[in-house]
Amino acid sequence: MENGYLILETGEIFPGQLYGHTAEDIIGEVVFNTSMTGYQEIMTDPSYAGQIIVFCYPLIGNYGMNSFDQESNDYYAKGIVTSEISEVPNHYKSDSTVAEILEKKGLPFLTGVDTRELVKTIRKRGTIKGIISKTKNILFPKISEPFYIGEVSTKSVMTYENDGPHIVLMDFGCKKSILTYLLKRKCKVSVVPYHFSFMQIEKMNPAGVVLSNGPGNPIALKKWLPEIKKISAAYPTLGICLGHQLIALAYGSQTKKLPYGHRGANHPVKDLKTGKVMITSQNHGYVVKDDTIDEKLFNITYRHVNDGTVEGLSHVTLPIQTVQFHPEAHPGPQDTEHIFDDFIQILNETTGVLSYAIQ
Ligand SMILES: NC(=O)CC[C@H](N)C(=O)O
Repeated sequence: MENGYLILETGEIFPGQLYGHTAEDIIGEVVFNTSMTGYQEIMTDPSYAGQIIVFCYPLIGNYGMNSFDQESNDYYAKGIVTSEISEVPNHYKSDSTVAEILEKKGLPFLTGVDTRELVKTIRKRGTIKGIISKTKNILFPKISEPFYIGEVSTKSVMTYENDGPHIVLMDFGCKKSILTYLLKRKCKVSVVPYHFSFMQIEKMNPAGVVLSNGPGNPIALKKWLPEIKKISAAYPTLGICLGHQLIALAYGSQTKKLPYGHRGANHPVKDLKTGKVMITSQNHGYVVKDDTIDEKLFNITYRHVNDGTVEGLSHVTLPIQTVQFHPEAHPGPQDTEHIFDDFIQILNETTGVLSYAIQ
């Protein structure tokens, strides 16, 4: 442990104690998550690739780490910032401390930080870049955003046999719980690389397609959008988070960056059909721009109660459903788990390849 700093692009400096891999300065987009629990799922969610995660809840690590709650096999965030990390976790499933895991994985973490002030600063400034460093006197380098989806997506097809309908799960950085929820519902699931084409998917003869969550700006996948449109026009499709944004972009809508994102486990979302409000798990920095949605193509199905942003879409004629929130939760409430059941019901009602709706 040594003294370290989080230096924001806008000049604010937050001191703390630095652990883990501290040989080099690390730079990333500084984002905050408001969940009180679920730190292991958050740290292993590939959608955080390249980001520095600030935990708002002041004590992280009190129930340790285990082998069950991983959302992927690795840690793709650039660094972790907390107020306090527990060194003496207590839980029957715990097999190590947060510090042991992060040190083993070479992930720097800064603790003892005034995270309350830091979050207030991010809310005021908007999402900004930061550097975790041993020194305060550093210059911000100009860096371009790497293509993280290429790093986090599977490199080969992985098939999980089962008795139910065959789903192709397009992996843009998929959380394990999406796969688990489909398997739990007896689906046979083939996880495929993010760049799989319509022709490659057609050969697999799926009953439906799920587009997963994933890191970065959805527009980074611009050149794949025509394929995504073709795939979603041919099979019942469910888009989750990045998957939702990609479907919207593929059909001509635009996305924009939120001031400081939605990351937490208590985001209220309203089902516009029933008027019912559900509490959802969220982790996104971008949203689909309201005024760019063609109402002849899509109905808005859900809206965020706090800021009114678009949280779900349903195609007017095709069996395409998308949600900006995470129905697989992990961490967070399971109010919206029915999204998977609804999708499977659509699969069972739709047989064969749909006739193309592409003009
Ligand atoms: N969890 C996700 O899929 C995030 C989507 C996208 N990277 C965003 O930040 O908006």
